Amino acid sequence: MPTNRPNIPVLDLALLSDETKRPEFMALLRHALINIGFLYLKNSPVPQELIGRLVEYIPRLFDLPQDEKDKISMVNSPHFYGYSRFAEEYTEGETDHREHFDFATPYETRWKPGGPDHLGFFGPCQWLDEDLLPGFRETMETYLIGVHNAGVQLMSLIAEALQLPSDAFAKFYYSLDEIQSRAKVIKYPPQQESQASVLGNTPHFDTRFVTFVLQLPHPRPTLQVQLGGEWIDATPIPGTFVVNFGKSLEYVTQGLVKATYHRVLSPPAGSPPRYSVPLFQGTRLDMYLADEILDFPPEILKLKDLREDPIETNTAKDNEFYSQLAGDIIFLRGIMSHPDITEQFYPHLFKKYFPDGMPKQLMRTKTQLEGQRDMIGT
Ligand SMILES: O=C(O)CCC(=O)C(=O)O
Ligand SMILES: [Fe+2]
Repeated sequence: MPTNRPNIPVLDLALLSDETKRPEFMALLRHALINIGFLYLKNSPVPQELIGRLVEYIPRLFDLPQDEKDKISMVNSPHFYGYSRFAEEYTEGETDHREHFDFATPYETRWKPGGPDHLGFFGPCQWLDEDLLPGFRETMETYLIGVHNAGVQLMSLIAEALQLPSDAFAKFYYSLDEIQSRAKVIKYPPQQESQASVLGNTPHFDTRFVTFVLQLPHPRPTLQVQLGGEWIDATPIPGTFVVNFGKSLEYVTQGLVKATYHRVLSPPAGSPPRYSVPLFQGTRLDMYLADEILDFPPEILKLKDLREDPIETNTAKDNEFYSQLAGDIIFLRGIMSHPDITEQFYPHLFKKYFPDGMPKQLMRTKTQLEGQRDMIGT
């Protein structure tokens, strides 16, 4: 049956090798940016062979003995990197039903006593013993750098699609010596037979500019995107990334680029676990986005008023949040997702953002973490 349901466009970078196809590519990219907020990216510069190697490692990473995974628990890391057991993370005040490792591009922390707290959110990540999964670290680091760079390249295409100079976004980026991109390697276990339907990841907007999600093959779509008042499946398409845009990009583009609300369902009972790797691209921390709002030709800007699915943007709440220093915006999201890590490493911020103490949902986790901390003697 034909439907008018919006769909997530597939952008094929191979089209760009033929100059005559460029306008078609740019028109579709513009539509994805303004009306959808999500796209599939095909033929990205990240080699399929590298992605294949990473995909092979992922189930083995989660199948490691629990005590080996716990050795790199996030509870050890002031930079919020490492392993989180099932249901230890928090999105929009709800517990997520997923287990994950947070890794990032190689980086030395720039935090110094007395310096801005947000610099503490960036630093080296924790890696497993090389013998447990030989080659994994090298593969993951190459992947992280490759996807970050693919994202930077995409930004110049985005600029072109919005009729800006191709370097219009360069001011938000430094080289990877100075900024860090982080990714989560996630396992969403299937839900129990008797359980009411649960969410693997609570509905949310991403905070930064761009997210690149690698979805491993799964028989059921579980990532869903809210469009036209409905939840639309972002069914995995082999050989593509799902790319979506965050609130910071929406903010600096005057609401022209759409950040779209999305969620992940727990895989149905009886199906295999679902794995994914979202990478949240790093941008500069030492700037105020409010001072960097981009200007567009009027005929481009008016396209946002023609969208069928209007967005709430530039609300007082958004404005207040995004008028902070870029580094604080990102760090604050980390704080809200991991109050337990915040309490441990940034007690003054815990007091400020959780004046009523540890959220109830996390009490169980906290007890677990304390046991763990005793075990590893920190
Ligand atoms: O696992 C996914 O497919 C997406 C997860 C996500 O949206 C997020 O972690 O921000
Ligand atoms: Fe997300």
